[in-house]
Amino acid sequence: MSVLDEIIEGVRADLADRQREVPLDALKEKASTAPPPRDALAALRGPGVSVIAEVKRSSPSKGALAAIADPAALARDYEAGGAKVISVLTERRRFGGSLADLAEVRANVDVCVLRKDFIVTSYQLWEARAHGADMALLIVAALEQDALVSLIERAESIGLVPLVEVHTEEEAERAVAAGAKIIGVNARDLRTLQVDRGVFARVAPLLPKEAVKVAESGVRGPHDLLSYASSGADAVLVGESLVIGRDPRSAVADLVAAGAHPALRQSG
Ligand SMILES: O=C(O)c1ccccc1NCC(=O)[C@H](O)[C@H](O)COP(=O)(O)O
Repeated sequence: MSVLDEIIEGVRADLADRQREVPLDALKEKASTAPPPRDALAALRGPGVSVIAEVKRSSPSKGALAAIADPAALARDYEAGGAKVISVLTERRRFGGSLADLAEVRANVDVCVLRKDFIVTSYQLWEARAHGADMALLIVAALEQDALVSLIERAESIGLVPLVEVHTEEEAERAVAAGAKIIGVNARDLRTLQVDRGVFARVAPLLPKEAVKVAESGVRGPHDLLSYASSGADAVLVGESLVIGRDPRSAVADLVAAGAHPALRQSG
C-alpha cells in the first residue's frame, strides 16, 4: 500500500464518522449560509506569479512542522504578505488539520481559501463550501477518471473552483480531459514522498495555454519561485518553508516580490 493509499484509508474512516454525525442536507443548509465564494480564477490569473500560502502543522514526509495554535493569525500574516490564496490542510491524522481551521481562516481573511484534503466524495465538497472554502483540491492520483469528472462538475456547481493536482504526464492528460481549469503540478510524489522540482518543467508543457498552472511543493524561497516561473508557473503553493520560518509574513512578501518582477510579466 502506498503512502497515498494509507492516507486515503484514514480519510475514509474519518469521513464515515462525520457522515454519521452530520447529514448531507444539514451540510447543504450550512453551505447556503456560507459567505459567497470569491473568484479564485481571477485571483490566480493576475499578472506575475501568485503565492498560495499553506497552513500546515505536520506532514507524512517531515512529521511535526509547527504547532500553529492560531491558524487565523498565521493566515492574516500570509494575507498581509500578499498571498492571493490561503491553503488550509484539513486532513487530521497526518497533517493535524480540521474543518474548524478552515472556518477560522475563512472568517479572518478576505482572500480566497482552499480546502486542501484528500477528497473522494461530493460530501467533502459540501463540507468545504459549508466552511467557507472558495477552492477545493482534487488529486488525480486518488480518483478514477469518472469520479474526477463528476467531482469537478459538482465542485463548480456549488461554487468551488477545483485545483486539480497531477504529478505525471499521464495524470496531466487526465486532468485536461476532465476539464480542469486550474492544474497543480506537485513536485512531491504522493506514493513515495520524494520531491523532484524538475517535474513541473516536464509536465507543464502538456497543459493548455489557458490553464492556470500551479507549481506545488518544494519552494524554499524566491529562487525556487523564479525557477518555477521560468518553466511557466502562474502560481506557487508553499507550505513547509513558511510554517517553519520565524517570520511568515516577510517570507510571503519576499515570494510575492519575486513573483511580481517585471521580467516575469513580460515573459508571461
Ligand atoms: O507534505 C507531505 O509530506 C505530503 C505527503 C503526502 C501527501 C501530501 C503531502 N503534502 C501535501 C502537499 O502537496 C504540500 O503540503 C504542498 O504542496 C506544500 O508543499 P511544501 O511547500 O513542500 O510543504
